[in-house]
Amino acid sequence: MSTQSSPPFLQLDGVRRAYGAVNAVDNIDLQVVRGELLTLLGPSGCGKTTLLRMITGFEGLCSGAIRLEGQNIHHQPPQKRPFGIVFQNYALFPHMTVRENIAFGLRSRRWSRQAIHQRVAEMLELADLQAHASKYPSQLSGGQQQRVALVRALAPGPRVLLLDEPLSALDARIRVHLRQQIRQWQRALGITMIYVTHDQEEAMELSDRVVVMNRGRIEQLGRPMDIYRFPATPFVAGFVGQMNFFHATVEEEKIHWSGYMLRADNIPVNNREILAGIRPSEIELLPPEYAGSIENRVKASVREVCALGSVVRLTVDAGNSSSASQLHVEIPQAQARILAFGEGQQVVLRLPKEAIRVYPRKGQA
Ligand SMILES: Nc1ncnc2c1ncn2[C@@H]1O[C@H](COP(=O)(O)OP(=O)(O)OP(=O)(O)O)[C@@H](O)[C@H]1O
Repeated sequence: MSTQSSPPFLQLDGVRRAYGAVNAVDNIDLQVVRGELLTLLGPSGCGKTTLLRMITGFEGLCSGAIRLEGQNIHHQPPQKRPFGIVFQNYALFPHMTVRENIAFGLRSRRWSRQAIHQRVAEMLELADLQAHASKYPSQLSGGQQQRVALVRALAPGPRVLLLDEPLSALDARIRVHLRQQIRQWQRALGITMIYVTHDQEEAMELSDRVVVMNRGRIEQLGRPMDIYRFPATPFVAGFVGQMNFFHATVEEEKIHWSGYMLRADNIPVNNREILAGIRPSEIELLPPEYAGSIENRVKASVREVCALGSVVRLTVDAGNSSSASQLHVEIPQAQARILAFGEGQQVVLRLPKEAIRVYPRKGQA
């Protein structure tokens, strides 16, 4: 991937698309860096497919501009844009073999016989499909068909590969395997990819950068770990990973919540009413016998224990027992086994100050 100082490769300036009263894509500015894998992530209806279709040319712009290396391309029809596209439903030609499917786009671009032969062989090898080259799509599994669709789109060497939920029709195990392969191919070929998904785990694993969208707008753009650790808004915090939210007030630069006074970074002094958040995995469980004084120590009692696989989620009542003071805490399976939690058990928690996120309460700046 190029560095941040690279000139804009693909640039979207104030692009907007409305359907009647619905602003599907609402004045979005975005710069895609050459060689990166950028994911558009968001809930159903947030506008990610519309945005992708505007880039491909299948959807027109109400206003704004799309530029590839400084050249306006938003007036060009889709077939003139140097992009490859992969959809959720493999869209292979059923009457053509795997080899013919991959060669199709090269023939229509008038590549020579020899060049086609060589490129198809490379693509078959890349996707480990040599043994299936003479089969028809109906003779392949879903995962194999999608691998064909991916290398068919890669074969002509598009400047950008656009992928719209390419794995959502596949079962979970194949999805995980194939997304790792997509990442490997993207790195090996150095190709720029824009990837649409509503699956936050997929976005976190695949991407150089993630664009979190909501209601046609960008809520946050950043590297996966930064988005996870420093979600810019409560929407992002709740959509990317789990978050405990609690309403609180700020007094003397401390968060007052459920009888506790907590320290946190970046407390807004002029905002008495806040929404605070902390991820379940960031809350520390101190040894039960722990009695020392420590910052942001909270006593709680266990209400529910739920094994989620590699982690165990505790629902605890902190402070008084109203639901407003309930927290989820996630701890590794091994720690949970040693401590052998039961309902009603008293625990001591630490809410690390650097892990507490603070947002203005709705309606306040
Ligand atoms: N052709 C259309 N006519 C009218 N409204 C549309 C059209 N296409 C999209 N919309 C609306 O625009 C908004 C954004 O839709 P879009 O398909 O881009 O969202 P999405 O984030 O890709 O959702 P999903 O993950 O469900 O596909 C939605 O409110 C949708 O109903």
